[in-house]
Amino acid sequence: MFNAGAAHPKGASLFRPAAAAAMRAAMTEAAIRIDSVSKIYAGGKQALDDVSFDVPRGQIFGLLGPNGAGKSTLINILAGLVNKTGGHASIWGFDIDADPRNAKYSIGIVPQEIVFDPFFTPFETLENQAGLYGVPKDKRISDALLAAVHLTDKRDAYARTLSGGMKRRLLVAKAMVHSPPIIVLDEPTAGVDIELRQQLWDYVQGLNDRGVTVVLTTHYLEEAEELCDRIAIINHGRLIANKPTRELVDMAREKIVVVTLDEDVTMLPEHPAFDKIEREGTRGLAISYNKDRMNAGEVLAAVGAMGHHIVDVSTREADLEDVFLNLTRSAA
Ligand SMILES: Nc1ncnc2c1ncn2[C@@H]1O[C@H](COP(=O)(O)OP(=O)(O)OP(=O)(O)O)[C@@H](O)[C@H]1O
Repeated sequence: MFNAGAAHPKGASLFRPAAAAAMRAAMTEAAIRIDSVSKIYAGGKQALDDVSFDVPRGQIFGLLGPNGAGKSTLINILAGLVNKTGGHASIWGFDIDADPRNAKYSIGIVPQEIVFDPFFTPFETLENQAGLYGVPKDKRISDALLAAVHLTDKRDAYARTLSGGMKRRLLVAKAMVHSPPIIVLDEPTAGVDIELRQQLWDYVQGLNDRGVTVVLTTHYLEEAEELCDRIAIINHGRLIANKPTRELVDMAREKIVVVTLDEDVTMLPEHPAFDKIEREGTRGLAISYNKDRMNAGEVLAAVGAMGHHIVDVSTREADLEDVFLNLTRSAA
């Protein structure tokens, strides 16, 4: 089993000797630094507008945003596939313009689309990729990577015979052939069934446990909430949030209390302090309130004071989805 945390120093042989001092200096820096990055495409479309944030080392970092927000543009800039039109970016301390080679060796990118030559086997695919990165034959870890993504038994099968899930796992392995300290997964679970998604997340979590910094973009906010230490949100090319996940979720001011009454709800009760009140089934009321203005006890007291008898109570926390919608709507 490869150990990405330990593997990178070994992989340091891939780095030019002149970069050794820079590498030591880099050890204290962010895994990725995005500094006032802008991108205006040839046709005039501004995809990124003065975006700045750091991805701390050792974290799982979520990059979220609605379709067209600019996430892929940012990842493609880091991958060296798109040229930024303003600002600076560095990967593991290496400036992507001044030191593109070392920047590139410090990151593995798993693209959104599955692209393979169907006539290569998984083993050959990994060997070819390692060759592209100039990893010497005796330093290659193709078999260990195949084992890590549970594809050992498909080692010599043609890539075209793999299932969609297997192909995705092979893409993750492919991004790791040069043992980078950072891996970026662009929508890795889009269109992937729930069971496989869970397997992929377990694998990502395992990589991170072994020291790899992970950046992922996803549309599954629930998973971002569960997996990510920190989340940045981009909307219309601008950074609108960048916080530890817990703090971001806590930004949701709205809470919901669901009460069950001892009789059918015939009329929805009104109260000036409630934000919203909705029927749930025949006897239930879902009451939304702002947690800065009142607490659940006061909500229950208000319902009781209106002459209703409560027989059951539950509360619902707002989640990342609520915060995300609030932020992206208000910035629209
Ligand atoms: N090559 C290009 N030329 C012109 N405009 C582009 C190009 N690529 C992307 N854009 C535009 O830039 C904006 C940001 O696109 P980008 O693909 O970065 O968003 P995204 O957040 O990754 O979206 P998605 O989640 O749909 O992949 C969009 O308005 C898109 O249409």
